[in-house]
Amino acid sequence: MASSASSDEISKRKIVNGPGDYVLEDVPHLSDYIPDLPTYPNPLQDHPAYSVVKQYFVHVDDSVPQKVVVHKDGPRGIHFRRAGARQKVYFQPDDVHACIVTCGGLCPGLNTVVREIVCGLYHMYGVKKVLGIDGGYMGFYAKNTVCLDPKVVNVIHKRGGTILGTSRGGHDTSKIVDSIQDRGINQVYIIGGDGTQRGAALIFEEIRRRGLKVSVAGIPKTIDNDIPVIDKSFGFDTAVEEAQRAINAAHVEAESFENCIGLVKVMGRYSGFIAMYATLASRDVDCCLIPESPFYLEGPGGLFEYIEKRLKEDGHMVVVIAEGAGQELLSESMQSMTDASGNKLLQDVGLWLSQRIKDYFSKERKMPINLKYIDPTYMIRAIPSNASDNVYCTLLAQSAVHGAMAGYTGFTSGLVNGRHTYIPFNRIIEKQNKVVITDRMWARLLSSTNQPSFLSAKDVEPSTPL
Ligand SMILES: Nc1ncnc2c1ncn2[C@@H]1O[C@H](COP(=O)(O)OP(=O)(O)OP(=O)(O)O)[C@@H](O)[C@H]1O
Ligand SMILES: O=P(O)(O)OC[C@H]1O[C@](O)(CO)[C@@H](O)[C@@H]1O
Ligand SMILES: [Mg+2]
Repeated sequence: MASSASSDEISKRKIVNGPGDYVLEDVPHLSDYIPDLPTYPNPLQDHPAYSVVKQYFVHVDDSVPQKVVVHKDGPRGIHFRRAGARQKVYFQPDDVHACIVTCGGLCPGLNTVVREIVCGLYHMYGVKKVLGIDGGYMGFYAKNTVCLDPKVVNVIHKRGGTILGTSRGGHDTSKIVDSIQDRGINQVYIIGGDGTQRGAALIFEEIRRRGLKVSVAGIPKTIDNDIPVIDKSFGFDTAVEEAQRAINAAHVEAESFENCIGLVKVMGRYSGFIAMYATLASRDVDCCLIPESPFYLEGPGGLFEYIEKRLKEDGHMVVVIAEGAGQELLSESMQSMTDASGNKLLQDVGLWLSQRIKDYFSKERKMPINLKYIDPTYMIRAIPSNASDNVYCTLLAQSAVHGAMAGYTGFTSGLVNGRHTYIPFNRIIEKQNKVVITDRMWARLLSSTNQPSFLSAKDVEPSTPL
């Protein structure tokens, strides 16, 4: 395969073209900017568990296609480097000084990833120096660190949250890289969402500019599933499962009272995946509202009309709303306020909607209703990960360790079409993953709830009073 990347673009995009319009969006490697780096045989070749595996080491030319559905005569398209152990490593175990940091909001599975990075480094590669950075990015320069070993992390996967602590804001690239350099750290594992991966890309750039032999590996964390390219983020399944409990409760309440609406608010700042999947899984939901699909309340085709119809037909209904839905309908007082990381601060759309529904039915329709509002937002993300997420976290962590040991850097470890890959930071941070309301999945949801599609009021026939 001939590389078409020019050297000054190496940190931005490392594109390799091949026959049949094959494109590899490759990740940076320490040898891109440090010449004559020595390599060592991978210690896993003598490991009793792995040495018996046929073809345990990933071939250097293995890659994973971004799209698995292709037209017969179409191009082979974009590929990512396949994750996994390499025959040669660029670090000797005794020379490795790794650190792990967790940033952004909580997500089920954070502790599992931390555990498996530590155990992977120890048990697979014999690395003994692993540091936990306390409290997110700012912990690099403003807080203490903690020494991590398999004993310290042994049972942490059974706990929610992150034993390292986390934070928003406080990303100061040069202070962070100074701290990495001063401490002699040469592998940095950064677990976090889209904002965190943006910060990780800056750290990588600065490390490369300084010519340091330091691998920077990202592990994507987002309960909202808003990171692009990857199949789904760890903890997402756990979150959807937990959301079911709230939806079940809302349904039980709604069924038990006359004209009762169970309203559940779930997380999802810009992306409504939790709401959509929880709705699809539950089958008890009559209406799902997400940030990507604008809705309106009054008039034909509006939410109030639909609620009245459901109550008249069934005597109850369940509504699931993602926290970022309908924000444009709420007052503009907080529209420009942001958190420490620059994320838009949201108003409580669940409380607002509850009040609007109550007012409408009591004042305008003179129709007595019951409304039970359930807000399980933090309960959904503060729990430990379920069994399948635990396995997923383990593989993500091990992939990151293999990648860093093999000298790759500036990458995020991610699942693409069911295979583990190394994805360059630029692909992870260039946009957010969102529910596409013209895709099949949203159509499935609409057909399962029978809710209106909430095309804008002006697209609907001129209004006639209810
Ligand atoms: N554009 C950016 N450049 C550098 N650092 C950033 C950037 N955006 C966010 N960060 C840093 O990344 C960390 C986490 O960011 P943020 O609070 O947005 O959470 P996140 O990683 O997106 O996770 P989530 O949104 O899923 O909770 C913060 O310390 C923040 O300062
Ligand atoms: O209250 P915090 O910690 O800022 O977290 C809330 C945000 O975190 C997220 O779960 C993303 O991690 C968003 O859905 C939500 O808006
Ligand atoms: Mg984010």
